[in-house]
Amino acid sequence: MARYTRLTEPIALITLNNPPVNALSSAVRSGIVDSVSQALKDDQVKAVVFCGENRMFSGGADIKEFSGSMSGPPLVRMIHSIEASEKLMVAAIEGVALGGGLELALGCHYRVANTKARLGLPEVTLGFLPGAGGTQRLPRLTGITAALELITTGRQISAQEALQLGIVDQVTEGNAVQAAMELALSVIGQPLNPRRLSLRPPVWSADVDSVCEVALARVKQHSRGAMAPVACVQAVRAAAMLPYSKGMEKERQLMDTLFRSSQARALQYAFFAQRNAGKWSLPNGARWNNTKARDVQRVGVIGLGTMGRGIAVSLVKAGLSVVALESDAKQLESGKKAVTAMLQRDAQRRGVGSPLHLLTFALSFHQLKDVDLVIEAVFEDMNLKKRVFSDLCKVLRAGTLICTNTSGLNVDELAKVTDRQHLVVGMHFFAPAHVMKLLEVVYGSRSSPEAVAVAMALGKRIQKVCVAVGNCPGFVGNRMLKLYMDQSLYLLEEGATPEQVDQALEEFGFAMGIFKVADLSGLDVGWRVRKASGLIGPDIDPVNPSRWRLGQRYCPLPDMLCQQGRFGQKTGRGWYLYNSPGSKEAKPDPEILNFLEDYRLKYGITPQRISSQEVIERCAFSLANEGFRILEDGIAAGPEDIDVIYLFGYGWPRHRGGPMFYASQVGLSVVLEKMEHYHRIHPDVPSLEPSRLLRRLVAEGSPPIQQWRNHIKNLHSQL
Ligand SMILES: CCCCCCCC(=O)CC(=O)SCCNC(=O)CCNC(=O)[C@H](O)C(C)(C)COP(=O)(O)OP(=O)(O)OC[C@H]1O[C@@H](n2cnc3c(N)ncnc32)[C@H](O)[C@@H]1OP(=O)(O)O
Ligand SMILES: NC(=O)C1=CN([C@@H]2O[C@H](COP(=O)(O)OP(=O)(O)OC[C@H]3O[C@@H](n4cnc5c(N)ncnc54)[C@H](O)[C@@H]3O)[C@@H](O)[C@H]2O)C=CC1
Repeated sequence: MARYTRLTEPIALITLNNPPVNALSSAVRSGIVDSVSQALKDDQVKAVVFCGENRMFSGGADIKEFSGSMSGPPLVRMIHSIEASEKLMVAAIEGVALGGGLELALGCHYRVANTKARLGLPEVTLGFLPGAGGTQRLPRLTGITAALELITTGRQISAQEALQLGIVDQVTEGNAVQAAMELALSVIGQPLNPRRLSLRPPVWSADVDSVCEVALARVKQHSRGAMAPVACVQAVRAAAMLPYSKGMEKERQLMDTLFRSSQARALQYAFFAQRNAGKWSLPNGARWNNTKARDVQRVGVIGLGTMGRGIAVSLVKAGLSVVALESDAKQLESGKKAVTAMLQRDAQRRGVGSPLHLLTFALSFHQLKDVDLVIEAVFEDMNLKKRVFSDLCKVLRAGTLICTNTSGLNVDELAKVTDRQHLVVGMHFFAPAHVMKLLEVVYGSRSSPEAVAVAMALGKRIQKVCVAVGNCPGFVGNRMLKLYMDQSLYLLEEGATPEQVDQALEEFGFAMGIFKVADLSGLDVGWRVRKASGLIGPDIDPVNPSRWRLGQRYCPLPDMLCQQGRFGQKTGRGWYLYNSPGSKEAKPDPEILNFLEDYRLKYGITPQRISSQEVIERCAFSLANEGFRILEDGIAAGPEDIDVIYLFGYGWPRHRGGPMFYASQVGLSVVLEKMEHYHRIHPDVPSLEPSRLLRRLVAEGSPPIQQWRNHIKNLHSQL
């Protein structure tokens, strides 16, 4: 796991060998310790160069080991003895040096990096801090301000930036091992004490307190209840105030608190869930590793509205050529202006050439005849989409995929109007499509595994986090969102205010409460959908709208707001009040409070005091309960996929893992008990009834989330 090579020069090479990222597993650490001791014993060896197999230094500690009992040589001690060694130690960094990988390099006396290498301390994203001396050594190299920024954000930096910050001593365009050997030969014999970071005094300066205060305020604002960023500030502050050994004690204390915390478990779960989502599988057994995706070079985008614009930008940025089509010249012009401006701004920001040559704008379907794949993003109207799909079949080549960005319409029904049902899938992007990372790839009953593979590969190429999901109204994300929104509205009916619900959700960690999100997206969007689905029709009394529709409780509050022209931010009024149309700062609106009071009076509802706990339970547990139904229905392959969708598409706080992980942490029996309780109180809300799978998992002893897939398989086999 670490290879020792004695070179002809007085140098030994230690190669970390644990593909794919040379994580510092217990075996690798043992290998390093053995190799270092071999080098120290060999009198001919004057210097040691550390590198990684396959030109990849190290992705850090082996995260998989964190869930078990840790064995093997401790990283902290290992790095300390490397730094304390009487022989020269040099790190040759290629690929990445992250987390423990960078901490190992910081323990070396010199660091050389290839120009393409990336360095960083991303531990904060896993719920803890760089606990192998990173919080004490890095500030001693870069100063407090830069160290605070790097450690609290986990940002990865280029070799060039690392050179400017003093983290590496040399950057080479060539082979870093070669450069490290040359550097070693030039400095062998020079004193090592000045190179040992642990011997440097604390990096105190007069403004330390204010710098740390500013950093603390920033992380508290951004971290939404996450503990690790706050602890990172405290650890870095120790590097400014205390000698190294005392600073290390502080680092260890903070690490002990964080390491086994539920937040760290959630963040590590999210790390693997994100990677597992790419390993899709379909109910028919087709999988990511038994299905080939053919290459896509040219993509058609139909409709350059809110979504089409962002989709076109994402594709072009990834180097794909795009034919963007609109229904008339005016819309085309406005779409063209927007897409061009977005791409130019992005190119300017990144200091790269503008990729506009990859874009063609079109009004005729014939201009799509050579594309490999089409993404349709016209209005959410089944008949219109069907017309577009059948028109497309007249011009597209036989093998071209047709994808729809529908938010929840039936993909099978759309496929039926085409001559290629096997090549139709949903590619459900999230707004704004060039920013949001999530992509739901929706397979219909006739979609071929190849079509899914192509859509997943294309999504990955444009840097989306892709999740394959089955076809049902709203797919996974929006199907669950509906119940979450319903609960929030019922809470308003029962006595809560929008601010109160939003505050509880934001304290839980959501980036934005659900009513603020609704104002941002536009309340008219859902209103149109409800009209189209028959929930609102001419038979509904607009003054005293019924609270009972299609056989269950219905909340007409959002419809009543829309009737008043309150569409959210765009009209300056929605659930909140805004200074002007389009302004973003949401202020509580006394009119809404009066409106809610009148509403409750009109319907004879006695307002209740709603606690934050009830808000969270009804919203979060409803999400999870519907997630269980989605798993029962085979719409998502596993709980991790659902969690990834909520993390990347709906602002679920990452340090809570996702709604399914949250349910597993709270305890499935607690979730079941609460759902039973709320369903007893609200028997007119069928979605509050605990799902079959939840009951079954509780009956089977609430197995850990990693085992749910097996239980679901058993359930399916018995159906
Ligand atoms: C009291 C106890 C004291 C303990 C002290 C601990 C102190 C520490 O300082 C702790 C640490 O180092 S924590 C680890 C910090 N490192 C990271 O967060 C890097 C995580 N990895 C990445 O960013 C990307 O994988 C990377 C950029 C590296 C590569 O990205 P790619 O997109 O090329 O590839 P991925 O698909 O992400 O990954 C490929 C496969 O490798 C697995 N993997 C990645 N990093 C790992 C890691 N650090 N440990 C274990 N497995 C890891 C990844 O899951 C994927 O696996 P497969 O899906 O099975 O192929
Ligand atoms: N807006 C959102 O937040 C999200 C929307 N979606 C879905 O994306 C699709 C598009 O939504 P938006 O972009 O918001 O709508 P939009 O109203 O902003 O844009 C639709 C565009 O399609 C164009 N169009 C209509 N008929 C056309 C035709 N026959 N040929 C070419 N272009 C045509 C329109 O001129 C308009 O520019 C819908 O299916 C929607 O449900 C999906 C995820 C999020």
